[in-house]
Amino acid sequence: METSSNGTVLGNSVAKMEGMRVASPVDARKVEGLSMNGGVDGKSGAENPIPPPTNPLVTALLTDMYQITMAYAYWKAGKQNDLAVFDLLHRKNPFGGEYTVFAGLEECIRFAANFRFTDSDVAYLRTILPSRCEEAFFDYLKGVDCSEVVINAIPEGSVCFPRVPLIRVQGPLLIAQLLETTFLTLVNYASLVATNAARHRRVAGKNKILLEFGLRRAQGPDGGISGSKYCYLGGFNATSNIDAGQRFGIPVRGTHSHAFVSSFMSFDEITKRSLEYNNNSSDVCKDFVLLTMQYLNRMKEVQSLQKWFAETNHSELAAFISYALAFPTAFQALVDTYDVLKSGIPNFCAVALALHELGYKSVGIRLDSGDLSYFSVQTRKFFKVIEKEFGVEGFGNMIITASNDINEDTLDALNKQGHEIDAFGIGTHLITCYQQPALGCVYKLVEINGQPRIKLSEDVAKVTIPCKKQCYRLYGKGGYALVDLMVGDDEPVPKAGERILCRHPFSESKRAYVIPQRVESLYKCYWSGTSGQPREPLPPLEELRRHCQEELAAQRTDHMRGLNPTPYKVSVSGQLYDFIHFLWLSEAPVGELH
Ligand SMILES: Nc1ncnc2c1ncn2[C@@H]1O[C@H](COP(=O)(O)OP(=O)(O)OP(=O)(O)O)[C@@H](O)[C@H]1O
Ligand SMILES: O=P(O)(O)OC[C@H]1O[C@H](OP(=O)(O)OP(=O)(O)O)[C@H](O)[C@@H]1O
Ligand SMILES: O=C(O)c1cccnc1
Ligand SMILES: [Mg+2]
Repeated sequence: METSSNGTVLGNSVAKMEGMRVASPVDARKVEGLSMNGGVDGKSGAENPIPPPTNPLVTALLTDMYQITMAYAYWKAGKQNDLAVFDLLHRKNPFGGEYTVFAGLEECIRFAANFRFTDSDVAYLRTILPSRCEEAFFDYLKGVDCSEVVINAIPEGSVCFPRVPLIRVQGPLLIAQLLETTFLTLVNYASLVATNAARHRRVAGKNKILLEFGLRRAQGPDGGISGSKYCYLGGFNATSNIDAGQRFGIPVRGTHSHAFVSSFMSFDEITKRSLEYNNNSSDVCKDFVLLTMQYLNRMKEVQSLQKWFAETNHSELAAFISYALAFPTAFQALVDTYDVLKSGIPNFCAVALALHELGYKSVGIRLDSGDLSYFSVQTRKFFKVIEKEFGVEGFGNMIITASNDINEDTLDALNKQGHEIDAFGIGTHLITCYQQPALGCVYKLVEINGQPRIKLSEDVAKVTIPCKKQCYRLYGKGGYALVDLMVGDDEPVPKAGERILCRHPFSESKRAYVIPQRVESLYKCYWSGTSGQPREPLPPLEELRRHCQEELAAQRTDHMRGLNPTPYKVSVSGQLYDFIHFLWLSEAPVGELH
């Protein structure tokens, strides 16, 4: 795996991230013997086994009780081997948007590939089912696996739309049913948080550095680790979460906290004050504290800086000097502990100027409170004055990072006001998906033994689309996707240049002829059991991220905008439309009025 410490950064941000405090990601495979970041070879067969899910809690027992009772009842009825087709789909896009980033597929395939009940699992299941359940069922359970299951799916990281199944599971009824809860838990949060990350990226703009700071606020360790993974997939540049860095090869970044600043009270605490020059010589600055104080005094004499500050907080300066002595090549300071403009910024600049004299380039500052627009603009002005007055090229362009309860709306407001922020550290709102806590993916039976099945509902949005289906994305003249089309598995593949009737699945009057310039088949086979069918490789996280960026960039902007986005069209073929409504009528009882 090739991930340099700054290798995934976008555009102009690359150089800027270079100096930030970095922990190099390592090859996750070396760390664990498992490919935690994907990239599992796609060949079927035992020579390349797919590793188990990242989270060891994801086992066959991570399911709902009713899956096991249904399994017993299917077995009693002799239906365990009926050939079932299930669709995993979402009915509504999250966050009031009109798109969803699909994530979590690799973990589902890892789960399916390793699916089995251990003897102790089966022993436990025996204790929770009624004692009259037959022993032969438990023996049967010990042998179940996904060797006869076939899983087709839209590639992970794709932009998807409601009703189009993200995953299609085909296999023996009992086993395909048993996958439901685990698949849903693996896809729902992954897709939700990846979409959230993509939305934050869209508002922030493609050249900003987005840092995921969510671990402390995440819903538990799995929320933290999987959140970091899928935020990276959705377009963040780095995480503060070291475990995620090691596991998935995500760049790791960090600054320091207020505690570090407030732990210092005076210069007396700095006992080792010398710092070597960064010029391949043996020159040493004997008293870096003194050098910094000299710069602070020189700054006070600059006319154009006098309106900004007078006396700064010396305990803060002591903290900054100590941090610079520890990390002279990557000095970055949190400047809002006492007073951003009267203390934090001038103190930072004095240290950065002293470092510059010794040949070190500082990174920048972090703001964590107050009006982030105002402070960032003032900070940039201050940096530019220093650049001019002290003749330090590049000083004006140092990185300004902002954090503090940032969300999509804050980013939007900052854009409208104007700001000078280069990097955003985002925690709570991102990782907890504060605006919408769950994505409602469902797992529905659509065919059994070749017979299409339907689930009716008073709420039309909840009526399922029956049949084993194929799904296509039809592209128009502008190169943009026009519509997603579901057709029965036995229908011909739609072709570019042909006129295709696309119908809304439930609204009779909504239909259109589409002559696509290009037709993309959405499904690929990711698991074929022991059928010998070839299967797609599970790409590394870096590739999923790239795919996601490409997909997002290829969408029409009106589907992507934050306010009142245009819904994307999802349709069915004329033949499937007729069949849905035929089945609907044949399954819905006719009422009687008295
Ligand atoms: N210019 C701005 N426009 C819109 N929102 C902003 C702007 N600057 C900051 N914010 C947001 O306003 C909120 C400020 O929150 P709050 O008033 O609780 O924090 P604070 O008092 O600045 O800092 P602290 O965390 O120390 O309490 C944060 O969510 C922040 O992201
Ligand atoms: O604001 P978020 O988007 O969640 O980003 C992460 C926050 O975590 C840190 O603060 P910490 O939790 O230590 O305390 P604070 O919020 O009181 O500063 C950091 O300084 C950010 O403010
Ligand atoms: O590195 C940081 O600045 C950081 C990390 C986690 C949470 N808040 C800030
Ligand atoms: Mg805060």
